[in-house]
Amino acid sequence: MVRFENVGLRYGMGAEILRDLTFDIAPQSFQFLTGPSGAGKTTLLRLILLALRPTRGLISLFGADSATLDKNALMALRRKVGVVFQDFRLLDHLTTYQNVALPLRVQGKDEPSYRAEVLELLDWVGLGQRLHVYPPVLSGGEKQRAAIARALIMRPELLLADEPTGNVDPQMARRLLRLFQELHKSGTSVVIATHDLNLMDQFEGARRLVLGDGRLHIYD
Ligand SMILES: Nc1ncnc2c1ncn2[C@@H]1O[C@H](COP(=O)(O)OP(=O)(O)OP(=O)(O)O)[C@@H](O)[C@H]1O
Repeated sequence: MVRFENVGLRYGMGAEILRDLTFDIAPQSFQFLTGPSGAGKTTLLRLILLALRPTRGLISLFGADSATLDKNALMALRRKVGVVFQDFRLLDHLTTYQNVALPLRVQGKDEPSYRAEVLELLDWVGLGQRLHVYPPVLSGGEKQRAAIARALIMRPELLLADEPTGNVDPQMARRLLRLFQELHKSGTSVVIATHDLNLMDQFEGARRLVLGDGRLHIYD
């Protein structure tokens, strides 16, 4: 699903942030991506999404070599990936409900065909009472949950989530982890970048990708 071979990344003329990364993300797998602040977790997620080009090495996404993809092919691949950004990236002029429904609307689907599904998902993430509120009025944790719902609504083949429980209390973090686990059981590969040791301990046996000093250590 994702393959990195000897990937290195530097920003501008700086030192290499990531060095010699070689790993796979298998279909229907679940992994945590962890490491100290500044280790390069967000950078690695951006590389997987092909939002950043590697300075060296090869990356393939769904079997396509990143170096040879044109813009249209890249857009088509990205549609199969759900992303929860650290800064949420909700649209402020759309309500919570409209933000979550947006990927479906963009696909040309009719509101009646997805309304129940969007409402159910928003209920699950605890936003059932916040449907008609605009993002500037939402708390950090509420924005985070809206961003998660938007990433999940398309049932992506691959989910990349950057600190998806960073702004919620432990109880909600457990609930969201259950949601990610259910998504995984239904066939999605999940990558969760997190510092949260408690969260990782709740899913013993999950693969851990640990970044440190520019290198990746994998614990299967
Ligand atoms: N656009 C950029 N230009 C230059 N340097 C950058 C850029 N983005 C990130 N960096 C640097 O790359 C390093 C890795 O950053 P990154 O955000 O990937 O780390 P992280 O592990 O996600 O950190 P955190 O856990 O604090 O979110 C940091 O030293 C950061 O300052």
